[in-house]
Amino acid sequence: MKTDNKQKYLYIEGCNSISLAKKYGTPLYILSQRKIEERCIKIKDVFSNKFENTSAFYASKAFLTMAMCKIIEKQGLGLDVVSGGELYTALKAEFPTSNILFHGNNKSYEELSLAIENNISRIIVDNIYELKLIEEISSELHKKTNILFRLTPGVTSITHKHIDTGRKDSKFGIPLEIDTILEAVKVALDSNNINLKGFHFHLGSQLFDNITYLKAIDIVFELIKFLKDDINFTTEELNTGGGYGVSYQKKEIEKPLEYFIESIMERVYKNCNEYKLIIPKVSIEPGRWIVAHAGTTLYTIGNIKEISGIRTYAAIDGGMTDNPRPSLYGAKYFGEIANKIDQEKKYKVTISGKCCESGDILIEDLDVPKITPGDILAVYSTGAYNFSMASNYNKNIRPAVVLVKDGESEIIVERQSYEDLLRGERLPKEFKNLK
Ligand SMILES: Cc1ncc(COP(=O)(O)O)c(C=O)c1O
Ligand SMILES: N[C@@H](CCCC[NH3+])C(=O)O
Repeated sequence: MKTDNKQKYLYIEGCNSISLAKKYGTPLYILSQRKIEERCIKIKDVFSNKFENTSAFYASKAFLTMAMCKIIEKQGLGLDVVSGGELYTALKAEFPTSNILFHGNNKSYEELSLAIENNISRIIVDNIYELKLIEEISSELHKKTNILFRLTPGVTSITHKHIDTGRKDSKFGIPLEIDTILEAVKVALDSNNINLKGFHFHLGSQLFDNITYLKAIDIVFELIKFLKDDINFTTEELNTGGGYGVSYQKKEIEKPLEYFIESIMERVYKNCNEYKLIIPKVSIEPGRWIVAHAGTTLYTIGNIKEISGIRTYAAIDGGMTDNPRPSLYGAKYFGEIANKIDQEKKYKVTISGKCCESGDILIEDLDVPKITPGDILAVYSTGAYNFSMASNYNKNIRPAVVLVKDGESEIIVERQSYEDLLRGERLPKEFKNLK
């Protein structure tokens, strides 16, 4: 971010944020293409181009549009999708299906059929029920489907409880119990329509410590070794999930990507060496780390309410509908007044959303200059899990998404209209003729 000559306005990728707010309206999601590309390049430098037989996927649940598919494809990363809708978006964007992974803990028959018909690269199988569906569909379609099993390694990470997924008590994955896994592996190996390539784990999201990754790798390698010795099964692939944390506030310190990657790769090599196993192809699938910092959301400040001796609320024209993370996970964001970037921050305000919920608070105690209604608030690092988790609660419309690059801006998702809100609604017969 830089400011203009007068140091008055916030600029994002050479675009004046106030002009963007005027042109496209607020709330407005702004996405920097350059920042996404930089992160992809870093992944290639640190991981996929550095280590042999590796591949990186973008976890599209963090932010997915057809434009994003194109950006990711151009960078040569694969895509991880988690629903029929995400897969459909990727297919519509003509993302190469040979580079798509399909996740999910309860994929439907229709979703699996769409994936198998389109020859997507790997299905990450969450449970034996799903395995049987895949077998049935693959056999009907005369396909041989490549799969990995998602394992729950039983390690607990330091993060919000709702996004800690590797612990034993998790709705995701096959528990690391040898009988259950052996059964799953045998069903897969006995099938003519399934090709079991290996295993996957994902420990959680917004992680800042590599310890759980290392523990999980050791645990999974015990299994890999057991399967080699017991049934001579060779694990060709190991997907270690995503989860690398980002700092939402200036004072937090983000761990460099190398911190995770180097230790993950070292630990894989160490296990292979000790157990005399061939080194499997290692994959990663970060979402947040790629796109969070590429996003900024602009809001217009409306009512300012001072409660003497308690606090001042500044209400914005969005809130938990475009960014549910503070109310869901207590996430903390940082923001600035985009039209007063040069002014001294002498005041504290609490940024409140416009939803009918007391919990709809975006930022508590933000330092700001003197603010007035009409000021534009920029909230940073909103690229991940904001647009993708947006809702129409209170029949608020979803903001537009604008892509910025080299001083140019372009709409990639239109702002919803009130008409969009009613799309699909029908009046029952009884009321059809009412005016
Ligand atoms: C299976 C899987 N892979 C990858 C991710 C991406 O996580 P993150 O955005 O934290 O990198 C998630 C979400 O937590 C996930 O569930
Ligand atoms: N939605 C979560 C991340 C979930 C990741 C998917 N397992 C967040 O905003 O932090």
